[in-house]
Amino acid sequence: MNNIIEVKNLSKSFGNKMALKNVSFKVQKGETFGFLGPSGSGKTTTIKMLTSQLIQTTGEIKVFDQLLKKQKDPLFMKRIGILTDNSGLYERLTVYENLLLYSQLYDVNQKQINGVLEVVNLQNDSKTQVKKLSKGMKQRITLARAMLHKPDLLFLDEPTSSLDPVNTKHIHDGLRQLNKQGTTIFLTTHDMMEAEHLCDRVAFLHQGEIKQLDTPQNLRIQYMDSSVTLLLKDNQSIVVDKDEKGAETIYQYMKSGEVISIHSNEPTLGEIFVQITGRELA
Ligand SMILES: Nc1ncnc2c1ncn2[C@@H]1O[C@H](COP(=O)(O)OP(=O)(O)OP(=O)(O)O)[C@@H](O)[C@H]1O
Repeated sequence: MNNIIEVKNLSKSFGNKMALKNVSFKVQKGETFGFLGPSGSGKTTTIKMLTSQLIQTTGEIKVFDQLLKKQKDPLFMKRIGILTDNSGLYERLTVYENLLLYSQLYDVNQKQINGVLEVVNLQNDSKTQVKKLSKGMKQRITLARAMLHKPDLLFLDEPTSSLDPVNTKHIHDGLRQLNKQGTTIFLTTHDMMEAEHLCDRVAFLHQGEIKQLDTPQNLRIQYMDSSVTLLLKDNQSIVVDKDEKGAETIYQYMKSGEVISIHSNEPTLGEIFVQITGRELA
């Protein structure tokens, strides 16, 4: 089984509103797959359908090579981890007690708890009641919980949206580590840097439709412009085309020893998204 997820012609309507329009894609075993789009583009709706929380209007979803059942299948639920807004944490219990409950439910050795708390940088807060924590800290506990049973497939809906840069880094490191250990990750985000850091392939979602799907590197090459930028010793930077005339210009500057650096003008994923859809991601 090379594909962990296979989605064919998936659509979802809420009354007259088409939240997702005829979307098809595959997620390969072992990859981190990014589903990128602005607010309202259909990311959460997709995750909910892929995790049996919402039934599609039309189309087919296969996860672990099997058509998704309408009722939640306990065996399926054990193989996946989900992180969404809806945290479902017990506010009166401590951080540790919350994870302990979950570890019992999922038959996980409780020795794993301290490890995941370290990954999300909450090792010093394990005895604190959840109700006393900030939104970002609660988000980190939910992530620790989703990682605890080392799922085969982890769904993350905007996993770092309320986190500062230090904690975002902790989460990114943790996700990379989990991915290396074999967990396939399906991640939604509108943070292009996050996608660049984590994802093997990304799908650009806009108004419920996939507009592009490829590796970040292939997308950058596809949308790269036909010029390079030279930084010169007098701090001047000049842009030249990648043609014969440009080559002559570069040669002359190189010959006179004025060039500090030359770099290709690759667009960021955010710039590519704007090019394709005409709108910003945030
Ligand atoms: N239960 C619902 N009833 C009616 N419309 C809904 C429902 N859930 C989602 N929608 C609509 O479907 C569209 C896609 O919503 P969705 O939550 O999937 O977007 P999103 O990309 O996850 O956005 P965000 O980044 O803000 O979470 C939106 O127009 C939303 O208003």
